[in-house]
Amino acid sequence: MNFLLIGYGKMGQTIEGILKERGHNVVGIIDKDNRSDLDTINPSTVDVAIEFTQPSSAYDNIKTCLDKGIRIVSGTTGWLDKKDIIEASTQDNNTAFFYASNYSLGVNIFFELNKKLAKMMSAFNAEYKSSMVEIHHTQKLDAPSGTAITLAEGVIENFEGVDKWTLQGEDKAVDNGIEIEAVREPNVPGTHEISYTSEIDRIDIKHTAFTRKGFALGAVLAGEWLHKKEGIFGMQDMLSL
Ligand SMILES: NC(=O)C1=CN([C@@H]2O[C@H](COP(=O)(O)OP(=O)(O)OC[C@H]3O[C@@H](n4cnc5c(N)ncnc54)[C@H](OP(=O)(O)O)[C@@H]3O)[C@@H](O)[C@H]2O)C=CC1
Ligand SMILES: O=C(O)C1=N[C@H](C(=O)O)C[C@H](O)C1
Repeated sequence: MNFLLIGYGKMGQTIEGILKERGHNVVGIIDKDNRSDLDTINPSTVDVAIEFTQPSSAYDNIKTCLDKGIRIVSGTTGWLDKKDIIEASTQDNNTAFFYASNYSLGVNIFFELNKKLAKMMSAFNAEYKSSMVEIHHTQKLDAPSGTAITLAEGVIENFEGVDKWTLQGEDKAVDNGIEIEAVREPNVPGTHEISYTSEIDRIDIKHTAFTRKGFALGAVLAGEWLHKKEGIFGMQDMLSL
């Protein structure tokens, strides 16, 4: 297949390696310094674009692809306030958009485990308080991570009595909220831990990424899966978990 890479940082470069290992063609690489090339690209040369850039540029990159009818997989976090417009644009242009806050298989299994544990803990919500810690590398631009927000949504949907998340250091902790602590340390690909704490004990579940390869492989698999499809998709559509 012919892939267009948008964003050639840590993720873009890891994805390029996996695309080549799997026998795909990289027909173009768009980064900050040649971004204008995306406006003039011939859509017939691209089967699927994969976009990992930054919160301030994702919307514009995705919208440009969709308006050209290019199917696109995006993993950029921190821009989802505009996701509704992107979904409408996908439909208006009869094309395809795939989004996940985290493309790794392990994290997607962890998302399901998180929802199950939250449901189980609901019966004990008077005793246990939920909280979360996410740890990422120091170059990360957004906090909390997109994965942490998805995990918090899983708690909110399933743990009775919690209906919002708050970010430690920015928001005031509240009884009806799950507090997220965002820690930044050198070279950490991504760690997420959810805890339920009572006066006498604590239950923790934790996912630790050792490398970015899991995220990159998941994005490539999503791109292969998206080929010739139309519509709005996420990991639940691709994986049977
Ligand atoms: N969903 C998932 O599974 C995962 C999501 N992510 C997310 O993906 C995003 C990228 O992560 P990562 O690769 O580590 O970040 P990097 O900062 O390493 O790479 C981002 C790249 O995008 C480039 N860029 C900036 N602006 C534009 C633009 N307007 N058009 C095209 N390219 C641009 C940057 O160029 P320059 O350096 O010149 O600014 C840089 O090369 C982040 O939002 C991160 O949270 C990361 C891992 C997994
Ligand atoms: O910026 C990163 O590196 C990562 N971002 C994603 C997020 O915000 O959840 C996924 C992963 O944790 C790595």
